[in-house]
Amino acid sequence: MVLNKKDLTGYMDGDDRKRIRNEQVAIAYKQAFASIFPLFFGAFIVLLLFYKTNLTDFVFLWFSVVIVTLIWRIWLLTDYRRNFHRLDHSIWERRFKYVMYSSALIWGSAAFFIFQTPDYLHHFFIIFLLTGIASVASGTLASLLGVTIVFLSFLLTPIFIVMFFHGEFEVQMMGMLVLAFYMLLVSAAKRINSNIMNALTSKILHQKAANALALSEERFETIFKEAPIGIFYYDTDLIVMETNNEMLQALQIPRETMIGLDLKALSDTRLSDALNVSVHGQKGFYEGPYTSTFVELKMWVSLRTSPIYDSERRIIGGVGIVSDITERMNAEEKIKHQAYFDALTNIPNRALLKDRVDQSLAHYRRYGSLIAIMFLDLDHFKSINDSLGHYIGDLLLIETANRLKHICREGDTVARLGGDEFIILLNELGNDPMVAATRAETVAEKIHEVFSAPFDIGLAEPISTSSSIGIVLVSSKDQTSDDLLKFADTAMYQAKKEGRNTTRFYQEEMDQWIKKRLFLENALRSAVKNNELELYYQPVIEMKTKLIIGAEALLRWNHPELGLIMPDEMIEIAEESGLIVGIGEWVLREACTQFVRWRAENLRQSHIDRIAVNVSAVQFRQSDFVDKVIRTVAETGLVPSMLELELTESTVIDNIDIVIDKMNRLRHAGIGISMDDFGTGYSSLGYLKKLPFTTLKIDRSFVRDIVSDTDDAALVETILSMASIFKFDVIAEGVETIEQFKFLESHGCQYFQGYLCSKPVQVKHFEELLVHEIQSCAAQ
Ligand SMILES: Nc1nc2c(ncn2[C@@H]2O[C@@H]3COP(=O)(O)O[C@H]4[C@@H](O)[C@H](n5cnc6c(=O)[nH]c(N)nc65)O[C@@H]4COP(=O)(O)O[C@H]3[C@H]2O)c(=O)[nH]1
Repeated sequence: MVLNKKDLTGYMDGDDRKRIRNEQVAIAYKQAFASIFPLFFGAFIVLLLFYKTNLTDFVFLWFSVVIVTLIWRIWLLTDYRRNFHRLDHSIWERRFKYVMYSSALIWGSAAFFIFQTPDYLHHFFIIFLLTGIASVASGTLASLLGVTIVFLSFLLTPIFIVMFFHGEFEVQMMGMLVLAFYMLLVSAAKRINSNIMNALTSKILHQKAANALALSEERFETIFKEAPIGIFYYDTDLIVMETNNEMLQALQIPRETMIGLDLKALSDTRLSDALNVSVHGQKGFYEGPYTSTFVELKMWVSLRTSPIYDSERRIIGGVGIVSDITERMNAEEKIKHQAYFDALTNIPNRALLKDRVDQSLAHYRRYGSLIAIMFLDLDHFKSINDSLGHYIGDLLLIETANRLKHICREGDTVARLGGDEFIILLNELGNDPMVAATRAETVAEKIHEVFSAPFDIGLAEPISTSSSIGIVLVSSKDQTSDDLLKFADTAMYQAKKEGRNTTRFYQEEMDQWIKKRLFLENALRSAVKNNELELYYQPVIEMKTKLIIGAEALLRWNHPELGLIMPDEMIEIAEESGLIVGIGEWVLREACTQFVRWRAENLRQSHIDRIAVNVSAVQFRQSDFVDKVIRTVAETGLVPSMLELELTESTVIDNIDIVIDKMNRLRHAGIGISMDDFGTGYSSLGYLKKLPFTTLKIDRSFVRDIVSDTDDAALVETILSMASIFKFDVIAEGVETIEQFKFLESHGCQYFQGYLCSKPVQVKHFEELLVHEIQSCAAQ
């Protein structure tokens, strides 16, 4: 595309125009030097020619003025040469005009000599001299067109006028010729000026473009060098031509190694495709691991490549942009890991397990290869966690995961669902269900065996625990991972129910049992409203007097269809569903009311002064529990000291500070607190000291074999002596025989409950016990 002047000037700004004017002035000054000597010479000839004419004085004067203007000109030109940068171009231009216009006027005035002498030679010389000066000036001054035109006008107008008004036709014609010559010179000056302007404009624009290019190159260089991303160029043979510092730093290699490096020779060929496609005109991309050929370096990189073209669109190589994404990838890996692995034990979590079970099921559906799911739950984990702290609980879970991993084969999966629940997915158990079940059972046996060794997790005493395992074997192609997990859970639940440290295989009937649980939960929701709940009371006997001194309220549920339902069957369901809170409130109010009524009726020979009510951990954890108890006691009119709340060890061991506060507030209100089932948990002397109990209840499991088992006997003796030190009342539970009674009595036990005297009975029956002599039931 060819640009004309108009196009070019469109690219210019005020500064550019100023620079051009500067250049114009500079050209004019420069050219003006050259004509000094010819002018002086011309003026001297004029002086010589007219010296001996009648114009001598006039010529001398004229010559002197010419010399003065020439000196002025020399002085101005020299001054400009030295000081041009000190003043603005417009000042130099003005000064230049003054000199030139004066010079033109002086020289132009020479025209008045022409016809003062009759000598044609003189006439001819003057015409020749002036037109000569004019033609030289039209060239030398052309950079300043205005100055040129004025100069020519001042120079030639006088001679034209003189000749035109001379009178002789030939002279007039010559005058016209001078006019024509003037016009010719003006037009020549215009052309020259236009050429000069074009040249100057092009020069300025070229300089501008060159500056812009230099700037852009500098910027590009800076970006290239300082970019926080690795950049390198290579030719079509994949030889590295240039690279930036970031690249060298990322790859940890010196510049000398990188420049000239043959990328085809890299030992890690995973980048090859991305590099190669670029030199074939396509963009390349690689994201993944990279191992350095030169140093010990493994990293994750993201590489983008593009072809590089020359001005004729021929590919001359490629550019690669590399970023080190190791940190990002590590973070992503970590997030992925967190999503699929259990943070505590670092074994697969529920999500990954489900994925693996789904895969195994797909394999089973295709090839019939059986799989089994084992659901494992640690026995008594909650008590361990509560009594020894979460840190120890965590260590136990980690060690459990380790032991399980050691038992299982590589293709199997050990996962943690949460809490103390672990799942083992056994794969490739063969196609025969009997063989598969035997294999699964063998693994379960191994687990029980491995768990029989105590867990040494840095405590003074290693922890002993066991596990309950539920196993389900896939039996239908329709079964899903959720089904299998549910069935294994059910089987585990059954194992737990049937005595812990056992294994149960899932059977259809278990489903019935789960359904029954659900049914009971629903029925329990309306039990209070439908008056289906009832309290039974079991007497508490003083050993010394053998009199009934109190009662323990025990819950019964009279279900319209299922008949009498015992606490063991419903308390757990009530706790898990949260229904225990409402039920517990009902029990407390009912027991208090009943007890106040008995006291008011003043039944014959009755010495009862305490009513014991069981409190579930869920109920006790309610923040308004204490307030509710105090309010219920006040509303029913019970003397607070007659109420004894029965808490189990596991209830009090969690969040000990809050528990102590609640217990203190109850004690402050005068309410007694007994520790139920004492000896079954992990109570330590430390706890006993801290917690404001009034009574200890020895669990019936210790009382049962007290006479035959020396260990149990020793334990009960210890509890009794400890209780006397701490000044607790002690109630032995589950006393069924006179031997048990005697043992306890002889070792200082104060109170007991048990079938020896009475089972828990309905209100009426209890009243009979109080009224009749039966209250001294242990007298035999
Ligand atoms: N073999 C035998 N058993 C005896 C003997 N004497 C008493 N028992 C039974 O031992 C249990 C004593 O209650 P617990 O230890 O508080 O244990 C209670 C208590 O923890 C809980 N429970 C009962 N009622 C309530 C209640 O209203 N609220 C709460 N939260 N739990 C309750 O249910 C557990 C079981 O209650 P029950 O089935 O009534 O069983 C009662 C009672 O029937 C005996 O000589 N031999």
